[in-house]
Amino acid sequence: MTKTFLQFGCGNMGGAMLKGWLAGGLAPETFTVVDPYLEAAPHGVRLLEAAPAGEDAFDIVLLGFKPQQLPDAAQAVRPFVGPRTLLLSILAGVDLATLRRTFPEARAIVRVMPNLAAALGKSPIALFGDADEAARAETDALMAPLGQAEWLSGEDQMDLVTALAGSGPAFVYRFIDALAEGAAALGLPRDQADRLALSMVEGSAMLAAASEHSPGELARRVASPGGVTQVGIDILDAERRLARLVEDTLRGARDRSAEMTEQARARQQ
Ligand SMILES: NC(=O)C1=CN([C@@H]2O[C@H](COP(=O)(O)OP(=O)(O)OC[C@H]3O[C@@H](n4cnc5c(N)ncnc54)[C@H](O)[C@@H]3O)[C@@H](O)[C@H]2O)C=CC1
Ligand SMILES: O=C(O)[C@@H]1CCC=N1
Repeated sequence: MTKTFLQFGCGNMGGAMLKGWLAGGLAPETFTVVDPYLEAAPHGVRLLEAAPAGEDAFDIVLLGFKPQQLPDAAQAVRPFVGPRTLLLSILAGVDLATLRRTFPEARAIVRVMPNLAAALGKSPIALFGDADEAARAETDALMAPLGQAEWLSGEDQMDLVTALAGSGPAFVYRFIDALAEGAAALGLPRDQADRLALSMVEGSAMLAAASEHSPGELARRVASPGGVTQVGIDILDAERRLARLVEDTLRGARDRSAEMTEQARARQQ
């Protein structure tokens, strides 16, 4: 039987997931999107400004708005979450206990932490929830068109995974930008530096994904002893500069996620 799918909030992240699902062959007619500010939805998807009146619970409900919008949105979402509903939440920094308190009727609740590459089926997807085996299998099947899903062994890992998998693309984009900016500062035309930096990162990531070797080993293979690359690597590694910068970046983002979790808990009391 075809599952009915109700998505509250279809901005950057929710939109990327919807795109991934449709590209993966899910039928657009099974999706209803509720988003008061979205002007158009993909062809065949039902778009509503407000929750549909007089309709019953859906099979799958996705929370795709901002975490701070949960208290206001909860009332509109609740009628569609019943004992047959698998509730998926992409809200960063809203924990399972808060979601369960807000939606006690749900059959299962799963926190999903994807990134924007879900639109291309290339997102890492961290999962954590109170799903039984059947709901886990259903979630796995739903995530398959979006990328590589992994269940976390504890919810305490979700803040860090939000920083790594969810925020990660922003950090990589900043690195690409910094490569181009550096090359431009050293003499390349900026537009050419942008193109070269981006295609270099795209090819490197694809190669690493296809390789049997770790990224660390691949770096070693690029660097000829006494050659060009090693000088650059030594600068990145001096006093663990790159490692410390990245660790600090992840720690800061992780801690903000933990802080948001506390705030969301307090709001839902
Ligand atoms: N942007 C990203 O890369 C990622 C975002 N997330 C999470 O995804 C969620 C959405 O983030 P973005 O897509 O970046 O934000 P966004 O601002 O692009 O999208 C939010 C959407 O929710 C809609 N909305 C607002 N109030 C609503 C309501 N009451 N009912 C239904 N829809 C409503 C807005 O019109 C908007 O289209 C957040 O909870 C965020 O933590 C998670 C992983 C990555
Ligand atoms: O910045 C944020 O809060 C969300 C969570 C991960 C990516 N965007």
